Amino acid sequence: MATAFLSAQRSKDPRTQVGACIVNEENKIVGIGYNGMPVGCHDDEMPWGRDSDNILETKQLYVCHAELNAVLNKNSADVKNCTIYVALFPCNECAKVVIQSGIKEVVYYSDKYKDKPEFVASKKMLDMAGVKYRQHIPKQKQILIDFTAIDAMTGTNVKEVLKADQTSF
Ligand SMILES: O=c1[nH]c(=O)n([C@H]2C[C@H](O)[C@@H](COP(=O)(O)O)O2)cc1CO
Ligand SMILES: [Zn+2]
Repeated sequence: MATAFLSAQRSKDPRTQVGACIVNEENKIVGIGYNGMPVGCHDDEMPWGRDSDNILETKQLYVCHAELNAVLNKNSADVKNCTIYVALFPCNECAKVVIQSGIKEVVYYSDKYKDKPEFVASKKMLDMAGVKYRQHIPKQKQILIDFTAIDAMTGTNVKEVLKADQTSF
């Protein structure tokens, strides 16, 4: 799930960044995706708003959902019997992609839109197709990525080695 959330950081959606990570039966990652505009449709030239009188000026008609991208980005022949970790419960369109691609389990974090028809329909289809879904409750609320830690660690190790050398002499 943390990998899904990390992938979501790349999304240009100013409101909801969604990431998805697909793993096979051996828990090995076979696909990662986030919500973004189709290839060639430049992020800065496309609308990112959701509320406009003109639907053509909203993101809904254009944005590729994280689940779709994760399936399309797969590095294996297929994603049959895989599990998809996703930040937000899949909408009805993503549920179709999940079902048709043979994914057998959805692990989601947020279900913030659960009362909307897209998500009621999604659950209806997942239930009928026998795709399991469960909410992920993380052990910790946050993970900090500290790029400098690897160098700091090396420094500590070097100091320890030097100290050990001094004591042995
Ligand atoms: O299953 C999903 N996967 C996914 O990638 N998304 C994306 C589409 C939009 O860019 C964003 C939702 O935007 P909003 O919260 O403004 O409705 O999340 C949204 C859903 C559920 O709607
Ligand atoms: Zn979707």
